[in-house]
Amino acid sequence: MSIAEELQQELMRVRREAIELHSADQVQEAIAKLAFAVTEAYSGKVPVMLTVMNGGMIFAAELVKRLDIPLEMDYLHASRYLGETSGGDVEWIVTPNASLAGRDVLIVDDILDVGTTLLSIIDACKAQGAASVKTCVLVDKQHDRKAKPGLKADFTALDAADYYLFGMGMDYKGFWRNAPGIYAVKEH
Ligand SMILES: O=P(O)(O)OC[C@H]1O[C@H](OP(=O)(O)OP(=O)(O)O)[C@H](O)[C@@H]1O
Ligand code: HPA
Repeated sequence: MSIAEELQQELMRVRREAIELHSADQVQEAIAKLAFAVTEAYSGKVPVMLTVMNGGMIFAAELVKRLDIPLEMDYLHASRYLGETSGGDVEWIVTPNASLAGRDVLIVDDILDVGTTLLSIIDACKAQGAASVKTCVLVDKQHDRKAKPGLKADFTALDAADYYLFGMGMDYKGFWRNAPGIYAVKEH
């Protein structure tokens, strides 16, 4: 069997055996609820929303169309998993284009796991002179390995148990970001 075929079979098995933690409908409902809170928090402001690529893109797209405020969209690409299921140092692949000095910055990402990625991005935004920096994630993974004890995002749509997750932007080995709910990889 060629490597590509083996990988394809693994990807199909992972999807088939996955445990659904939040259905596609539950995810959409949670995002809609979160959007009210974000809209309220930024009422009267003109924030810049920074999507963390690649994982944040699907959540950001779902969230932004429900935010009833004038906002600017930009993105950055920081990665520390690089297609693996355990993380290393944060690598900056693309920095934001917008000038963040004096701006209210909302960082949007798919998952707060250990939190190393978000902390590094917060530091970079503050170093650029952002007026305020808030974080917004689709999922907060529940465990006691956070980079700082009690670390939380300012806005969180859903919690998830301590599994390796995929779907709604989160990848398994670079694949299945397109799955519409939130799924846990079943371990063997
Ligand atoms: O809280 P942490 O433990 O730091 O992990 C969270 C980060 O890990 C994932 O990114 P990844 O490095 O996989 O890059 P990707 O978005 O391109 O998949 C995810 O999208 C978050 O940005
Ligand atoms: O559980 C996860 N799934 C996908 N990407 C991730 N990045 C950090 N944790 C995860």
